[in-house]
Amino acid sequence: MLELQHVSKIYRIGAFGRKTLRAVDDVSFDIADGEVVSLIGESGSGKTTIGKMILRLIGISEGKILFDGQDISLLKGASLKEYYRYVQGVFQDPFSSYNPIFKADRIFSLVKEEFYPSTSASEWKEKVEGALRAVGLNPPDVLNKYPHQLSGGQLQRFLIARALLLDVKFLVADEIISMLDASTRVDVLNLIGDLKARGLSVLFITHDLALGYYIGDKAVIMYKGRVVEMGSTEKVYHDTLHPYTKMLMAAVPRLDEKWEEVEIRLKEQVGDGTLGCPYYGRCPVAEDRCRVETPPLHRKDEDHWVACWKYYDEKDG
Ligand SMILES: Nc1ncnc2c1ncn2[C@@H]1O[C@H](COP(=O)(O)OP(=O)(O)OP(=O)(O)O)[C@@H](O)[C@H]1O
Repeated sequence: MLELQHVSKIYRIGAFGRKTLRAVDDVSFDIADGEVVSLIGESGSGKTTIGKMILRLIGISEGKILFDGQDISLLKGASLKEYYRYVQGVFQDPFSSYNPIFKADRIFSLVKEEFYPSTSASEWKEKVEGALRAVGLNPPDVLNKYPHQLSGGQLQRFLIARALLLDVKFLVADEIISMLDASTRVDVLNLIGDLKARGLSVLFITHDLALGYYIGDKAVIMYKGRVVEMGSTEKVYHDTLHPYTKMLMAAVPRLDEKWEEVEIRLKEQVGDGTLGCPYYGRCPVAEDRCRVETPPLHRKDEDHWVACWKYYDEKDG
């Protein structure tokens, strides 16, 4: 359904834009129909930038993103509008997607105006109510309210309901549950599971390894703009190869460990890592080669890829 081919995003930074930053660097992966892919990495690893490129909110510097085989950067006018019917995003802060002076359900009337102008008011009302029920909301409780009268979880579900009205096939869900409280988080997470059961594909962006496991069929682990490990969730989590993924696994809070102990371990590993392997400065098993040569992402097993010299065999090519 959606495929990233050697995608990079290069920003000009610093005074007069003289320096460049490869926020996303040569990233390739694909998401099949009805598949949930968790895109995992710490802050600044390039996850949101990938989501924004898929949603055409920012341009792609290098490489291509294909949706059903079509290069999305070539879409214009009617074909771009058609793309947005199928590909939608939901973001971390649900409040920022609403204009506080309008009622929250205005997001549905905008969809009607734009995509379904000829649908009758009564038929549209039924569609909206159906979509709200599909995301676990009771229409009379939530319609005709201003954003501040609804909770973060309800607003988040509104956005997902809006996506359902658009016949969405692919959803970019960027940290959608990090601002929700624990019980609402589980509900919204399970909702993603329901969407998958309806055949939707989801790119689930998170910095939380446990959430990525809970929801994902596949996991893509990013570090400083590059994919360091990816594959089926089972392989990445149970047969972890990359030292960065291993460190993330070890850093998942455990009930028998105090936060201070974890923090010390993380700080000791912080380094530069601008040359060669992006993880060189923090890697406990780095070799000389890692300092100067960037390891390619190579296939280690069915459904399992890693970018680490430690696992590289010349025959992997
Ligand atoms: N418009 C921009 N101009 C320059 N640099 C940018 C811009 N947008 C993002 N960046 C940089 O690109 C890198 C990747 O940012 P991105 O937001 O994609 O990371 P992230 O993994 O989503 O992090 P977070 O979880 O904190 O949102 C960061 O170093 C960020 O500072």
